[in-house]
Amino acid sequence: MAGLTRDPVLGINDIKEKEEEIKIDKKHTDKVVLVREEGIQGDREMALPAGNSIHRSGSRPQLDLSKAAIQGNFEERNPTILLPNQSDDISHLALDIGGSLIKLVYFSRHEDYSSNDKRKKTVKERLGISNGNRRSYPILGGRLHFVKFETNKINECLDFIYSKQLHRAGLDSSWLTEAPANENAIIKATGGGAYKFADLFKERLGVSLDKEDEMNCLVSGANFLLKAIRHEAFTHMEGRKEFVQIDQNDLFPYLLVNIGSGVSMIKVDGDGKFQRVSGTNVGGGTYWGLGRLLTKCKSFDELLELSQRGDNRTIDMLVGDIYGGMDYSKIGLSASTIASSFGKAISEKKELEDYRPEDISLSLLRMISYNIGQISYLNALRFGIKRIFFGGFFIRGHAYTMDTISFAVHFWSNGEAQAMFLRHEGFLGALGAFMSYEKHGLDDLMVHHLVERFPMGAPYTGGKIHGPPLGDLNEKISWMEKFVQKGTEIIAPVPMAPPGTTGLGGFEVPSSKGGTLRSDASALNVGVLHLVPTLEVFPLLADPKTYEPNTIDLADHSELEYWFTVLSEHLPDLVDKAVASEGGTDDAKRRGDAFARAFSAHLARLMEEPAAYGKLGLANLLELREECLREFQFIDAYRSIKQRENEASLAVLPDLLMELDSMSEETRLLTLVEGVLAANIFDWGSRACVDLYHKGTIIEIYRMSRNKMQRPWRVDNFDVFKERMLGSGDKKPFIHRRALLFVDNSGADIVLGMLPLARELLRRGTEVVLVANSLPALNDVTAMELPEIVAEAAKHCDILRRAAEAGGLLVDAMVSNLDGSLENPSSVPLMVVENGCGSPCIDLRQVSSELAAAAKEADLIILEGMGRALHTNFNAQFKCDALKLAMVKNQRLAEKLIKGNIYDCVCRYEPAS
Ligand SMILES: Nc1ncnc2c1ncn2[C@@H]1O[C@H](COP(=O)(O)OP(=O)(O)O)[C@@H](O)[C@H]1O
Ligand SMILES: CC(C)(COP(=O)(O)O)[C@@H](O)C(=O)NCCC(=O)O
Ligand SMILES: [Mn+2]
Repeated sequence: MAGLTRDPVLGINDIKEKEEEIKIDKKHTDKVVLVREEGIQGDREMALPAGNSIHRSGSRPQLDLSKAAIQGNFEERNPTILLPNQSDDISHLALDIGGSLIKLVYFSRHEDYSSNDKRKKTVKERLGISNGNRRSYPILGGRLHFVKFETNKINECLDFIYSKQLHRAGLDSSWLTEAPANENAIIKATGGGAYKFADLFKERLGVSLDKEDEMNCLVSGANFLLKAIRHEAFTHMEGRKEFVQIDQNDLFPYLLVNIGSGVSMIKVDGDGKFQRVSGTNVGGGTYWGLGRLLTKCKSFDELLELSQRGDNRTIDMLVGDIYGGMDYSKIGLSASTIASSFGKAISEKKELEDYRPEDISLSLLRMISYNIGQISYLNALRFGIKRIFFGGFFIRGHAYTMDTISFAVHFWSNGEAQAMFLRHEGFLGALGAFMSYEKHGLDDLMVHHLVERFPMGAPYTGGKIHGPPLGDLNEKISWMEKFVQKGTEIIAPVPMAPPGTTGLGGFEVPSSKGGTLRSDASALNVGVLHLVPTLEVFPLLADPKTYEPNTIDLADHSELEYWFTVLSEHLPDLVDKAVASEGGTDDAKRRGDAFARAFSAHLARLMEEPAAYGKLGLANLLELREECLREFQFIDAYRSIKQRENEASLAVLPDLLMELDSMSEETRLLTLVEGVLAANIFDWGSRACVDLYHKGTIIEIYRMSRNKMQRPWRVDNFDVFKERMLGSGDKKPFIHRRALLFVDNSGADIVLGMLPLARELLRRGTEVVLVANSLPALNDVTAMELPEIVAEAAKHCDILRRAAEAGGLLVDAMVSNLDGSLENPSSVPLMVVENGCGSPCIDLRQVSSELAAAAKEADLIILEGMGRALHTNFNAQFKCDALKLAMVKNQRLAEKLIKGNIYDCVCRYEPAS
């Protein structure tokens, strides 16, 4: 620490600027190596730069390959591992070729980035993570994409398959390259078109279609979705969408009503146990076919859009029309009830041209939806079934259609039966066909293995707006520039539509049906499903079933508006940082612009329909922002800021440690907790804090923050924590076996806050595991960055050095102590594990396997920061002792959560529950 005088770090008033004048906001020009992300449709990825072991798949990282199957002896020390992505017999495409639409489900694999990361290897050894599961074949790691085309535009579909080389499925990873077409390639297909177009597929793509039973596929697709996707099913009544948590153990029986061109009603009793109990020929094809004839519409969407401006009373015969404006109350029919769909057309001397196409479309839509709702109910009644799931593309995520069906089911069953809809409504058959491939292992996937992402432009649907498939980022950016306006006025792929596209439902006249219909792509509301078999549920959650990560409920509209404004306002600054992190080149600026368009488009879309991407919490929004940055290849927007802050903080760490060491144990514990809270002020995601950073150096702000620390904090359980740690009276001090420290920000936060606390625990004989992000998010420290920070800190501290050595963090272990004596290896270890996230928040239902393994021995967890301890997990209950530490850096959150003010602190201690 050349040039440093021994000034205390804590509570100093006369600050000497020993550490260079490092202003935090200094611009920088560091170049970061780019990692190619998934293009809009592009699945190809470039290899990571050497030494970077974390797979950046544009999603949660493919953390490691630990679920690869071991070939041969499980007990062997270095067994041969069959990598999930190396199987040759994995197929990638399945089709459902229906009367109206072709549905594709295809799978793209992750490249194999086997880990050479020493930290990972050591941590695995230390934590005893085995390298295999006992399956005969591995679960796939990769992504599932959902795409549809109109059947009468089958050539577009064939072009799409060809352009993405999906017909070469079944080959090894060379399927992305120019490998010769596989003459024997077989693609699973269901739906009538699997027969009708078999020759065409053979001729054009050289592939054979392997036909799968349609009902079988529908059922296995539905069962998979209902079991594996958390927010798949929802109710839709009077414009309100509500996700339903399906209990896997209480799923059957249910009635599956698939409304495609025609309608199938299937009683489902289990996996592969079903019976087609009914159906009707009056379905989606009827609406579209009859509607086209009667209105001259050119597309299904146009027809549906017309219905939104329609008034069916001009064409339907109502009870009131028959009863002279009166209700027929004796049998429960109001005057506005439809007595006879299209009934008015018989009594008047009008021709087709005399009716508004809008009214015809609405009348037809209601006729068909009610009819299906009613027949469904009757079949549910027949078999005593309470739950009816509706699928098929007739529904098209259309609020009014869903309301109408729900109303019919509710009305006829007197509220006994419930209509539910599926987000992947039209893809059941295609997904089922995909499932019918052997050895994909997909049916073994669980909710926690799946992460859904919404990259811009996904899914590809063909057609006018979207153009040809976008192969690379450049094409994607051009497309964004062309179609997605900046700001909130977005025309594609998430066009704005006035809210309230639904009406009263039921037999009443809809009050408001809105204007424009959302474009096809966005209305699908399905993203890309990332299959990450290595994710696990955090084992220390007291009750994973009731665990809800989000603290802030964005179903509250004012809350939603507030956070949307915060994120929108933060956007220009974030773009500046992101562009600077990539050297400020023209390319970076262009990507920055595209990112801003994309993220604004997401915000606008969600503002209008918060549940569009599934249940929405603040954590999802913050994660979406990070994902969106990665989509435009901004790998680490705060990279140089983090470096600067780390350096400045490391420079004063020795002084801080000396001061701490001169304190009594009790004072030290308090000072350490206080230090964590004070240093948590370094948060580049908080507008208030960023404003503050312009006012001083890191150390000045740190000292100011420390000086302001005053107990009691707004939430202050420190005394209970202290008693647990140090004992009191006849209570003995409790020495935890292993502590998991969920760390937050880089710089002072980790170096002057969490590391000294870790050191204290180590000193007491508690093993410490630092749990950090797998991918960058804001200025959060990542697991990959931590070993270097620890190594720097360890240069000045014996406790940290020995513990880091014991934990395998110091790769080139020092041979002697600071004082020159021989190494004393008897320290408890300090380890680092990645958490499986690339977000400022953490959903503990989906964490890395190494974190899950580390948790098994842990009896204390410390969650730090607003994202991890307040926005998420504030109310989480754990099986072990838990300490939640954060400074609240947002006024509204402070008021709402702790009835306090900005910069108030939370020290919430909860003993094992
Ligand atoms: N873009 C579209 N083009 C044609 N039909 C559509 C479109 N979007 C939704 N639909 C509706 O979806 C129905 C087809 O649903 P789907 O589940 O794909 O059945 P199928 O397998 O019989 O084609 C059509 O009959 C129509 O009512
Ligand atoms: C993104 C964050 C959760 C990160 O906070 P941290 O976890 O680092 O304490 C936080 O900065 C935040 O909620 N920011 C948005 C609100 C604001 O600008 O005040
Ligand atoms: Mn943070």
